[in-house]
Amino acid sequence: MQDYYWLYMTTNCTCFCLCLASCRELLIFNYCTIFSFIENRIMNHTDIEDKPKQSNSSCKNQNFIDWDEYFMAIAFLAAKRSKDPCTQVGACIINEDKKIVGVGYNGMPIGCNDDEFPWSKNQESELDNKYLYVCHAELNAILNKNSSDLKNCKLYVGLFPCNECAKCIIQSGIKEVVYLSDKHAHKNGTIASKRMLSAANVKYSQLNPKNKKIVIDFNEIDWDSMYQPALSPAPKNVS
Ligand SMILES: Nc1ccn([C@H]2C[C@H](O)[C@@H](COP(=O)(O)O)O2)c(=O)n1
Repeated sequence: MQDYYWLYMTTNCTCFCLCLASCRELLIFNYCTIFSFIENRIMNHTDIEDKPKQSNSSCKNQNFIDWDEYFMAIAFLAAKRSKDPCTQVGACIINEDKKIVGVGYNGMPIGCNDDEFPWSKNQESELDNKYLYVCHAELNAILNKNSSDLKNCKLYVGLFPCNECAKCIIQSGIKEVVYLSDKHAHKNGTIASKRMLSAANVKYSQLNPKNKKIVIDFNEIDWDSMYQPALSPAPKNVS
């Protein structure tokens, strides 16, 4: 009789524990689902809003960058070409169809060897000062344009344009400037620049990108498949 009692008790306890465990798992599962749903909503907030109502959105890559981030990233990539040891700036100009029409970075003018011209800024000799020689990223992007003009174009740049660049921006017909850093906001050059841009109705705004970091990873490519010899065309059946 006692044996039956113990068997009965142990079976009951085991069942109870199993029930508790599966309830807990269910709860954990539900929490995970809810959290990943919320995370998804936050991460893809704008994409969700941008999505056409009837698209088969489950097939679409949700991890794409938006236009502003894309053009600013191109400006940043261009900056990587700069030889300035202190500050590398890039600029990217797009037209009204979101086509890139000019890219540039700060550097020495053509023909002025960047191994010979000075990159320092605090030399005793005033002539050995980079500021006298360097072309700013915005100026280079404007001069590198591949379209007949820059009317109504938009310029993306890492640092707010100086007063000299503001003049070029205005004269070129660019109508909007998107910048990332305004670290020289307190300087007269920047104050004058803003004064001129506003007077000339050139809009300017600071970009606050969703993605603080965009990584370009050449390893994303399948290198093995790169080196496979191209298949030669199948021979035609000649009768
Ligand atoms: N909007 C700007 C601002 C600056 N630059 C260039 C000019 C110099 O090469 C460098 C600034 O040097 P730093 O004073 O930081 O030693 O950045 C530009 O291209 N565009």
